[in-house]
Amino acid sequence: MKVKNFTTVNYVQLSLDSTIREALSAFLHHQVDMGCVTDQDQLLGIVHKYSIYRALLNQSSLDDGIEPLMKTRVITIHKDQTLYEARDKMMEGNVSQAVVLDHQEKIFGIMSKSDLVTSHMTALEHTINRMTSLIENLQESVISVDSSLNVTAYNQTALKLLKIEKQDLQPEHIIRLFPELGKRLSEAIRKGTIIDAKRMTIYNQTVIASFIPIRELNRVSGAMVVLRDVTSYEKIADELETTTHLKQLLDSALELAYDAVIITDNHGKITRTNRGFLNLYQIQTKEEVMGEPLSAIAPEIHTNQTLKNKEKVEGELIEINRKKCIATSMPIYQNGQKIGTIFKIIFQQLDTWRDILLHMEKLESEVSFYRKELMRMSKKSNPFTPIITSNDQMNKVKDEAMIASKSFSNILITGESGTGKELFAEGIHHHSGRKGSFIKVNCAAIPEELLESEFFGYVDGAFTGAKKGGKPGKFELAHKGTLFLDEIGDMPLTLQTKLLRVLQEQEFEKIGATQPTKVDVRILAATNKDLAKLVRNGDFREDLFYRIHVIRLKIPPLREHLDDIPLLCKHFITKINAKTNKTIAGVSPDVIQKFEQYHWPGNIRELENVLERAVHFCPSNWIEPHHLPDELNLLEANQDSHKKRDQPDFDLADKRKKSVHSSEKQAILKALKECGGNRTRTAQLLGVSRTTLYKKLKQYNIQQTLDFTSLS
Ligand SMILES: Nc1ncnc2c1ncn2[C@@H]1O[C@H](COP(=O)(O)OP(=O)(O)OP(=O)(O)O)[C@@H](O)[C@H]1O
Repeated sequence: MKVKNFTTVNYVQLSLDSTIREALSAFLHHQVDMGCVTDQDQLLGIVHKYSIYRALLNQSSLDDGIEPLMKTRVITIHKDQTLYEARDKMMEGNVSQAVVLDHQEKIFGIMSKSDLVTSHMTALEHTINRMTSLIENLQESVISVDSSLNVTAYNQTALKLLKIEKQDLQPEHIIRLFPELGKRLSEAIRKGTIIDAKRMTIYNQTVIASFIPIRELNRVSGAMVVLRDVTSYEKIADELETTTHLKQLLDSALELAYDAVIITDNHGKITRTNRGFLNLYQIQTKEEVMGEPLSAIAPEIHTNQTLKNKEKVEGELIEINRKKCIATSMPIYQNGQKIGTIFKIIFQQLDTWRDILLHMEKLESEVSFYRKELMRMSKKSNPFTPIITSNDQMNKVKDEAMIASKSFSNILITGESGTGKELFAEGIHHHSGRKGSFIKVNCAAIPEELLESEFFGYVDGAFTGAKKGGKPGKFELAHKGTLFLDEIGDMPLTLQTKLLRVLQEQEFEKIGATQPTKVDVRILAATNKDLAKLVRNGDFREDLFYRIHVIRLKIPPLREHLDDIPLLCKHFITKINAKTNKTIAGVSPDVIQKFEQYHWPGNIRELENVLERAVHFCPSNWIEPHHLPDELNLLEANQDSHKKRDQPDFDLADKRKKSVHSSEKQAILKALKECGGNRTRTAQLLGVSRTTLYKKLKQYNIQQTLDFTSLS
């Protein structure tokens, strides 16, 4: 505040010629106590009313000049000086008025003590206004009281916080409603020192209260309290604490996880990970990967696709550092917005799981061994147990076989090669309760010439070279038991006639015998050929067909009960393990998948062979696709195979033919050896004419000059 704002510009101007009268009348007129004597606007001095009073008392006349009364040592102040400077100067000069000059040292006006007071009052008022608006606009609540706790100032925030009205600002009211406030304010007044900030609760709001004494003229005249509402800060602090806690919890959880866990933002950059991940990638510290794109650190994890996914992606099989891993990813959402992705890579458990599975498999195979032993020992074994299946169709055939086994009827079992016809036949025999043996004859493997002697046997001396004491035929061996005629479709017509006779008459004649032999034999026949068609073509006797076709069991090919594959694999691996002393745990899911895609022309026998071969080639615990033969691995092969599915198996027929021929040749060579190379006796032994024998010798390229005695 400047002097010029409070200067009285309406001052009395006198000259050296002015009289006392003129001066007094000007004073009266302007109601001032003094006048400035000037000469050409320059201040010469001042004349004060008291100097005039003193002169008049000393007999001066009103018409005397004022010059002798003029005071030339005048206290002047500059119009741009502050009020404080003016005050100091006037106090220093001990004057109640000072002349205010402008820049040209001309008189601007007079500053009196009353001007000073007015100016200070105005300044004070300004200050009070500023203070009031400051307090009013403070976010804190402020209440000031005098020494009797009467409220002297407050702001609206305080009324709001304390939930009171202006009229409630009474000392009793404050003490009653807020005793803590009253107590502390009194304390601040009594001690005259600031009381340490206190945390208080006012209507569920947490406040920090500061109590400050108010001093006036070196004595404490009251106190004020400043209340800062920190509820929201406390909430934030609580949240921060919870967040920190959660962060620590998450970190510990991540570290505890046995798997590798990585959290990325929406750009695929790593924001969090754990030791499992660092171990998997042989990285030393987390700092090396934080903020880096996951795709750069772990290219095996399919981040690109996964980051776009809005759903959980489960169980993707990947390989990291030659370790098989299962990758799972899940998007992270916050308020409906995707904010990142969490990846979990299971790698350590896989080994553990495998070990556990292996252990379980071992235990299972032990259990199955003991179970079998128990069944065998208690003679309660179900003869159909070896037929492993969980397939409805197969179980139906099993049930039919079980029922059929108790009847006396002959049974024809049909089905492709390797489907388990013999297994069924054995089951039927054992379940039938027949006391005699189960005798199997493969009609396709015995040369036509030998069939008769094989079936009916011969008596001592039946023909030259015949075994001493004769030889029992299969019929005789199967007496009171079961004769299983495998590949009956390949039985020559001549023998079919003889067989029919036996079936009709229950008796037959051994070669060279004069008496018939009575037998009680149950016939089970099997074929993979269409017998009805053979009948139509005249290759199979119709009457025999009906004799053996009393009950028919049709066994489905493996490709029609692929659901049995896992069970069969388990069964065969246990069997092969026991046979080979290996500890293969099982086959991998990939292998099962391949098995389920293959068409299995050789049926269950082929599956068993494939597994046996795989077990040999498998150095680890699990059979993987690369342990399988090429045909199961090549897609093309599979496709081809699918194409072939409905076509007749020419290959197999060819193989079978070759096998028949080879057996026939072996039988002829054996007979030739037994007869010392004698063709006639050999023909007799084989039950064929000499012509047929020669034809066969030619067909199989058997040297006539060969030394048959040296044949083994
Ligand atoms: N359901 C099955 N459960 C367990 N093993 C089976 C099953 N079916 C077949 N096998 C096995 O498969 C192999 C072939 O079976 P089997 O000899 O009974 O077939 P097949 O139909 O008589 O064959 P083929 O017509 O060539 O004589 C055998 O080792 C047998 O034990």
